[in-house]
Amino acid sequence: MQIFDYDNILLLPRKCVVESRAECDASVTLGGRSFRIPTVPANMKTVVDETICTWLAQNGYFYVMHRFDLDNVQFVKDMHAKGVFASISLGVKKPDYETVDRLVAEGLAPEYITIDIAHGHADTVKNMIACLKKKLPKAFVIAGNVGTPEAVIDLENWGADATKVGIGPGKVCITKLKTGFGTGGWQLSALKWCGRVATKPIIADGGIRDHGDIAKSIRFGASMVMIGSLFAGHEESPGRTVEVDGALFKEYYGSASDFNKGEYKHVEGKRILEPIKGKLADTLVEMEQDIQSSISYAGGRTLMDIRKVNYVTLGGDNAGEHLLM
Ligand SMILES: NC(=O)C1=CN([C@@H]2O[C@H](COP(=O)(O)OP(=O)(O)OC[C@H]3O[C@@H](n4cnc5c(N)ncnc54)[C@H](OP(=O)(O)O)[C@@H]3O)[C@@H](O)[C@H]2O)C=CC1
Ligand SMILES: Nc1nc2c(ncn2[C@@H]2O[C@H](COP(=O)(O)O)[C@@H](O)[C@H]2O)c(=O)[nH]1
Repeated sequence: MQIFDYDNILLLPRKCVVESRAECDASVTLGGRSFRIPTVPANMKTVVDETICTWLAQNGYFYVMHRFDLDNVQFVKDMHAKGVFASISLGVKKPDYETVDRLVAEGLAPEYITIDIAHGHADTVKNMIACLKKKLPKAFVIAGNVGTPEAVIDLENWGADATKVGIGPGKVCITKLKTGFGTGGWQLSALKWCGRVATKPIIADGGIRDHGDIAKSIRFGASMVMIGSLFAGHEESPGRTVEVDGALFKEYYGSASDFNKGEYKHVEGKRILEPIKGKLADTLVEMEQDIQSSISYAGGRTLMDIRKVNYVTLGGDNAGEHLLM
């Protein structure tokens, strides 16, 4: 298997078929809804809050609310009261099963549920998927995180409607250092490997450092791309604002960090400061324009045309051109 990551792949252009990048459609469909772009802010406490989730849903973007220190039932009520879809995260512990029972008892059906644990190739996830499919059958269930084709096949067979791929490539991840495991450093080829067996959408999660990495993720099999650090440092971001030598930063910490957990136990995440980079809405517009440009370089008109391009690997033993046959 060929190993590569975002910074040692470049996609090869094909003849342009549009007169303007505005003709390129960056939208994607997931769970029966169409979203303006194939990116979703990470379900982390320093990345999203209820205000941001509401704004995203009202403006045509996908969102996944985090699952820490909040009442998921109240969140679903709030989102439905505002007339937008509800997209929540769950773990696999007793309180998560109690949340499902409370949702059912109150007649609340979130449109999207993301089962979000560090090691998602697990019987605990199988059991939670079974529970959701029985008790909340209309919910679109995303399950993860995983990093191998075997795991994608299992999650799909267990009933997941989409899988989330990425173990440790995130900017605040220390999984590979603490455990020796993961897709950190080769996330893009792990995605390619998983994409070959997937029959349902894949959400690529972690490791995106530049907007061009979104097109690369789509090329190698993602339908949606989850992003933490690039979204964390905005004026509206929920992380604490910190001033260092007159410059403003937002704190961004891992969900498995002691900052999120409140204790130092099984820590696999750290805290960093992200320079504040303006308004989230402006970044999303720029992202859409960049994806439209990617589609035009791919010689296409729609997002999935990016899947048709060849690519080159830069440097290392595997360097070369890779043609689609
Ligand atoms: N994408 C990534 O690379 C990673 C993401 N995270 C994020 O951090 C958050 C917290 O994750 P997590 O600790 O799983 O959530 P939880 O603390 O809710 O744990 C979920 C369950 O899985 C068990 N568990 C966790 N890790 C493992 C493991 N390696 N092997 C076996 N069982 C395990 C836990 O038990 P117990 O604690 O008793 O072991 C618990 O029962 C999530 O949002 C997750 O997405 C965390 C690490 C990596
Ligand atoms: N190993 C860990 N991974 C984590 C933790 N908290 C979140 N995450 C993952 O990172 C991505 C975001 O990555 P980024 O490169 O875009 O910043 C997020 O969606 C999670 O999957 C953690 O504590 N440890």
